[in-house]
Amino acid sequence: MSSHDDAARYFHHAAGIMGLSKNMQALLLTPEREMKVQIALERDNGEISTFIGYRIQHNSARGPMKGGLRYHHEVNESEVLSLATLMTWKTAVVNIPYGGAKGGISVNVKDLTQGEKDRLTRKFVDVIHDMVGPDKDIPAPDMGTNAQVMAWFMNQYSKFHGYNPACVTGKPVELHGSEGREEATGRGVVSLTERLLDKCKQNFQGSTFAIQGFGNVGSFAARRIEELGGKVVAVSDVSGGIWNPEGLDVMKLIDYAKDTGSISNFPGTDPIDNDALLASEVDVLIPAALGGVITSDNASTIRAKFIIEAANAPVTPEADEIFAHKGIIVLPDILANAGGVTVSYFEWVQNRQHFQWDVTRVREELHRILSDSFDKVWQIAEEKKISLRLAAYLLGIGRVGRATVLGGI
Ligand SMILES: NC(=O)C1=CN([C@@H]2O[C@H](COP(=O)(O)OP(=O)(O)OC[C@H]3O[C@@H](n4cnc5c(N)ncnc54)[C@H](O)[C@@H]3O)[C@@H](O)[C@H]2O)C=CC1
Ligand SMILES: O=C(O)CCC(=O)C(=O)O
Repeated sequence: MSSHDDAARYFHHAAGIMGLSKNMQALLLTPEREMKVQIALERDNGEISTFIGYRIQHNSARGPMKGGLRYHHEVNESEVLSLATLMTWKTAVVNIPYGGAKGGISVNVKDLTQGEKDRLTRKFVDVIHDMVGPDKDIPAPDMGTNAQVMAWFMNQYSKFHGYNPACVTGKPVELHGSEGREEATGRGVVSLTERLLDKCKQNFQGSTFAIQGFGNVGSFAARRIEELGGKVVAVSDVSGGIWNPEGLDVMKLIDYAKDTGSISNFPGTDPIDNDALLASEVDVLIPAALGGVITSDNASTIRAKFIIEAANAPVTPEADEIFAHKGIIVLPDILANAGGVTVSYFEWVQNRQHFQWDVTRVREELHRILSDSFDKVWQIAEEKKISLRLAAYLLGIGRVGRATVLGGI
């Protein structure tokens, strides 16, 4: 099964419950535009390397399309399409005025110098700039990209269209980025986890957590868990994992990872591999790296009571069914990690109003939107006796469907 088949399976299941006609299902699932472009890059040593870039614009019924830009060697058309589709439902679940898109370049960022990354980003903008922009499609950071990449994106876009910070979000705060965007996805993940645990009568304080991925999302989630009294006992990154049943000192680990480039060999911990991390005996498992890491092959090894999808699509539909039977609760990506795009929306609003919010306002508005969205999804799940994932899809697809019918085609 491809990534896109997986995303489509969740959609069809929800659309079936909603009684959507086959024609409406086809209209909502078919992407509006797919771009696949060649990016030729002159390397620092004078050689030419050729990369493939994608921007897939899935749906604009509710507003300009929105979604991250991923630099990773496994980026491919099916993955980008599935991620673009998820963005459409995600922006609808949190009810922000956007559609969904996603982009990426198939490249191993570790092989690029800073200068090469800058030029690669600009060459990508050169070929897609007419199809994106503040009222069309607004990129943001995802795996392998960050605020610096967004700054290059904005600078290059502005060369064609005039100075326009709202063309991209997740920029550095010094260059029209929003306070609180960098932490937003991880913080949002934890705020939703708190709410879920509360509903399920599980104390957050003292609960144990394992986190796969210690980049933007994983590290900010870990930091917030520690602040709120949870115990992070295992984390991993691409180089492997570490474990300490007494709990990790997250702030020290963040400094260590910054200094050494990885979490490996953090003093006072035992090494574990990524399979062992996923199978840790913890209350809450947070996959915060790649998609498709929990499948029917390893689902039976999972011992956590709750799985929080901080990453996009970490659990395959087959594994999802296994968890439903075992009573393991999954908080789905289109809600769990929506804090990032929500603060991206705040950034876009601030850029358009030329007015900067302080971090307190950002955090309060984020908390309000995520709490309301959680409550709506929870209520649908209770009423219809379905999983939180299906409930979130019902909410998201319903909003996109209504906008489509009202706006016409
Ligand atoms: N950055 C954002 O605001 C948002 C990100 N997400 C999703 O969260 C996930 C992580 O994104 P970021 O933290 O931004 O990426 P990042 O590039 O900052 O960090 C990725 C982390 O995953 C680790 N990793 C990579 N391959 C791995 C593997 N095979 N096993 C274990 N760890 C591995 C890396 O070492 C790194 O620690 C992605 O699925 C992304 O789509 C979702 C919503 C918003
Ligand atoms: O912040 C954004 O606009 C998009 C974030 C993103 O790519 C995601 O939620 O998967």
